[in-house]
Amino acid sequence: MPTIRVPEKGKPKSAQNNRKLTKSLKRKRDEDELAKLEKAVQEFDPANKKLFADLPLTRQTAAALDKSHFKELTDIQRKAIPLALKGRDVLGAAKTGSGKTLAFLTPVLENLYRKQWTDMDGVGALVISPTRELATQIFEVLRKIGREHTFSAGLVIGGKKLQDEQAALHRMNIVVCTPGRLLQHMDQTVGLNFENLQMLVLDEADRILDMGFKATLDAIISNLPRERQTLLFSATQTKSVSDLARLSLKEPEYVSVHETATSATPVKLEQFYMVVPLDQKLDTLYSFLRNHLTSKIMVFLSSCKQVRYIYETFRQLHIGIPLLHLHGKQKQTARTDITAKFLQSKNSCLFATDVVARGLDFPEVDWVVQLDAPEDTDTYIHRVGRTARFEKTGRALLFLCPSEEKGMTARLESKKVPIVRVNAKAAKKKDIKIQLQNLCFKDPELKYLAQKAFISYVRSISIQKDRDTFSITEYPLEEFASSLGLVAAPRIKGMKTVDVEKIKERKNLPRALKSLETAPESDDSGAEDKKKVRTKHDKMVERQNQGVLADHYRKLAKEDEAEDDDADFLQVKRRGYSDSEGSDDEDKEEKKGPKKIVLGGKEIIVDSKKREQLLMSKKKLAAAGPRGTKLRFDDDGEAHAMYELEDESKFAAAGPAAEQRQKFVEKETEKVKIADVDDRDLARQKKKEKKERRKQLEREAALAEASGDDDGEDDGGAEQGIQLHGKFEMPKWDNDSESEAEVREEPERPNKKRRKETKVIEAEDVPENLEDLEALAAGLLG
Ligand SMILES: Nc1ncnc2c1ncn2[C@@H]1O[C@H](COP(=O)(O)OP(=O)(O)OP(=O)(O)O)[C@@H](O)[C@H]1O
Repeated sequence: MPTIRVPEKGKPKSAQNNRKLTKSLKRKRDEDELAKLEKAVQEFDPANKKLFADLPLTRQTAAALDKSHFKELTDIQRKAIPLALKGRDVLGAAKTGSGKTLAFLTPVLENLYRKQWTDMDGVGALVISPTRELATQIFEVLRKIGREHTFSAGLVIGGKKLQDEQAALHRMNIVVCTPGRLLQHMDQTVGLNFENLQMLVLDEADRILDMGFKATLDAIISNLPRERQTLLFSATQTKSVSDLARLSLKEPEYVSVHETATSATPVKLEQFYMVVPLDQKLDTLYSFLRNHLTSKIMVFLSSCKQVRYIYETFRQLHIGIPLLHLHGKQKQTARTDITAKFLQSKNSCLFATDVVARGLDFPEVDWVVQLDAPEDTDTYIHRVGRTARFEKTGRALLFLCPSEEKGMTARLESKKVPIVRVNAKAAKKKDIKIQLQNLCFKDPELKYLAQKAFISYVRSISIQKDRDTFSITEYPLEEFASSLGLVAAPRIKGMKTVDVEKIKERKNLPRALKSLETAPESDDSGAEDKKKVRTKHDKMVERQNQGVLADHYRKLAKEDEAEDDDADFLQVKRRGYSDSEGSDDEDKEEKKGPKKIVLGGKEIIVDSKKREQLLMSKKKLAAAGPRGTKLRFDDDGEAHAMYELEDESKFAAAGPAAEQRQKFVEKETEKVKIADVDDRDLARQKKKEKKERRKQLEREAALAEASGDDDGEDDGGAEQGIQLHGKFEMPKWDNDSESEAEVREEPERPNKKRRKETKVIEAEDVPENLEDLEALAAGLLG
């Protein structure tokens, strides 16, 4: 049967034919262009090519690069882009600030375009970065140079609702992400698959490949096709064969443009170090900032707690330069906000952890100060790389404690880092110890923060890999505590040798997946596991099917994680299980070993009083005992099994089975009807009682209010009590009314739970009378 073609509405047949012809001509022209471009790429010879315009690029990419004022190629771009365009796997290494981002983003756009990638093809390229800030920055560059293309690209970094990203992910062609969030989507986003993936890019590859991200990255890789192009970039590139084997690279090209250079850091970067005793570091930093009020400065510290403490205290000392702080425990909105502020600022000081050590391209940073020594030379190189970017000048200052000097300088020298020693001018140094002690005295929260900062610092030293350079016994800890404004060093117990890599690995693993990581893999490990005390919470987070892991449980895991931060291997001595703080009892308890309870034949270690109570509860005991059988008693008090079969002869005598069934159904229906009426009556009665009870309560409350009688014992009262306590307490000791208001505005102020904790610690210390005050003042002066 011949097919009848209906002409398009309102258009003559000839016009349609013309359109079709134009379309097919256009398609033909596009195909020809693509073929020509492909040929140019394959035959491209990078020798003597200096400009982006010399590269075989699509009109779209070339135009966007031009509009963004990228004309000349940097060394790494000149060498890496042509290879990546040809589809080769590339290991790119070049100094910080030398333009590696464009070296991998340009081929991503080009290769997908040449493969005629469309929305229907799904995710074609994945760009993974170790931090959210860096991922955001990469995404911004992608938007700039990809603006003429029609690809859809997305930023997947967490910090907002998973559901918001889930819907969009299915439509994305290029995904820029952090490892944890990506894995979370792989685990929880239904229907998301990467089977079409063409390109995988790891920026700061050595960081993503190190132990910290190992489990996460391995899980990600197992979800990706083996047939793909892989690009790895970093200023401190890995050459480890085992790392590369994990990524199944195919004959990778190692492009290292600065390998033969005399220094591993940018040429225009001036690097200094200063030997400063630990207890004088804050004085020296304060003096340094006072002398550089018009500069843009980044100060690196080894932990979030230190960042917070220095930021809070220095803010109250009114140095005269805008202060900012950034660390991984802030909310994402705060992190984004602070990053944007520092990007735009002309002169300010950003206190930060290593969350901003890599990749971030803050313009015009004058100084990078490392108040705490970096964990290794690679971290040093990345930190100082935040200044002197892309042929600009910059300066870096490293603070070293006397015991760190020899080891650290030797390591830097061996890595080709040119650094010279300088001394602080004595006349310009200012002692701020008394001021800090005053601040801590006035503000219990600040004192608490100082204690945490102290512990975190000691912890950071104790986990350093290079034990010769960082030996904890070499640090004057009492003096350090005093320099933080503390009357005495917080007592630390349980310091033990720790596996640094294990800690890093755990720290970086997405919370929800930590349980998977620790779940027993073999019978042996299972046996080992049995020895541990496993709480209900442990079991919840250890569920294999993470897709059904409720948010609530994940939050619990997260809280534990946050708490464990210090407790992993260091602890402030606090009230022991025996309720006798630091007393002999506690020591005895430790010597005796932990308490054990036998339940259901199993020996369970009890680590807290609460847990003991829980375990001893009737329910637990019943659950642990042998399981009984459920019985049913008849009218004569005879016990029967729940389900008993009737004697067969009796059953046959009672009539045909169908009739019996019918009778049974009718009888049971009647029973249900009666029960239903009874139930309704009961429900009505209960509702009435409830209503009356509520009315009675309302009447009582009204009466109480009228007579001003409020004992404040309702649920809200307890919480309010803490707030009120804070309100009354703070102004009493606070001469500077502004400071409290400022403190309260901070996004990551201690939460209610923390405030409670703070008050508990501080309650003993708050002077109650003149004598107390004098004693405290004498202590401070002493
Ligand atoms: N060809 C170019 N022409 C001009 N500027 C460029 C060029 N390539 C990169 N830049 C600029 O150089 C700066 C550093 O680039 P980029 O952030 O890519 O460096 P990087 O090598 O990735 O540094 P890091 O190792 O710290 O991550 C950016 O501001 C970028 O805009």
